[in-house]
Amino acid sequence: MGDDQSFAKDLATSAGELLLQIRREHLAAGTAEGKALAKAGDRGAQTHIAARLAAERPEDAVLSEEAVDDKARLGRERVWIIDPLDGTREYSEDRHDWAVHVALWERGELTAGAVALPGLGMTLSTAGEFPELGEPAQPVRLAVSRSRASELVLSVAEQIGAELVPMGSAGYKVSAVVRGEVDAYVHSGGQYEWDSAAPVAVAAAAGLHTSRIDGTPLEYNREDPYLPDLLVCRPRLHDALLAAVAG
Ligand SMILES: Nc1ncnc2c1ncn2[C@@H]1O[C@H](COP(=O)(O)O)[C@@H](OP(=O)(O)O)[C@H]1O
Ligand SMILES: [Mg+2]
Repeated sequence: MGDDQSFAKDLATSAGELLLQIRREHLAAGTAEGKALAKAGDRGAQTHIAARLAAERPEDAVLSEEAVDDKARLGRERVWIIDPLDGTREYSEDRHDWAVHVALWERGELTAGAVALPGLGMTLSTAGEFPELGEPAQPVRLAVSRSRASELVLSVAEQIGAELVPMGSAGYKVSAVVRGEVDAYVHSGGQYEWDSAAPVAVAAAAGLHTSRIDGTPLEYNREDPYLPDLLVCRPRLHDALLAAVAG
């Protein structure tokens, strides 16, 4: 059956390949306008991931953005936390900044995670090897939402004199920190466990700081999966960023 980390990576990668295929088909057929492609992508990736989990991890519970939330997961020891298509908007606009998130939560901890970045032809995973990041850039490069950067995040950027780097998808932004394209990602104003579980598992494996924006730990598989804020950064930036949030 293979280990969970390899399975997570394979699952995210296969869903990403399917999403690329769905998009190619819609573009070729001229049906990519409006919400049709976004809907087809969300549904196609969800169906694919749910089927593979049911076949290959039948004992485990699942929390997915695109499925009914079965609260039986609260009494279970192993829960897969899934965002079949993070950055749906960017996917449907034929951009490359979107992702597939697959995480495994076991008894309070994230123990496996994979973030497929099909637009870049790569999948980051907790089993991976990560680049040495060196010193943060000067000014610090801060990933922010393309479409809804919060006032708080804009204020943090101003306080530390950061350069804003707008991009779509929470997973893509966390991955940009892991890949060294930016130095930090600060988010507030709303998000759910599936938006950050897999990216945070990967970022932690890469040695990055991950927390809520008040510095407290991120917790997963809670009754209400709303998890509105997130800080992922190179370790030496976390004092300055937490102070800017508090300020
Ligand atoms: N204020 C908010 N409330 C709820 N979800 C939010 C949010 N801001 C961002 N998100 C979610 O986080 C992901 C990344 O958003 P963004 O690209 O703006 O940074 C998106 O996931 P989905 O694409 O899976 O819906 C989006 O829905
Ligand atoms: Mg999402």
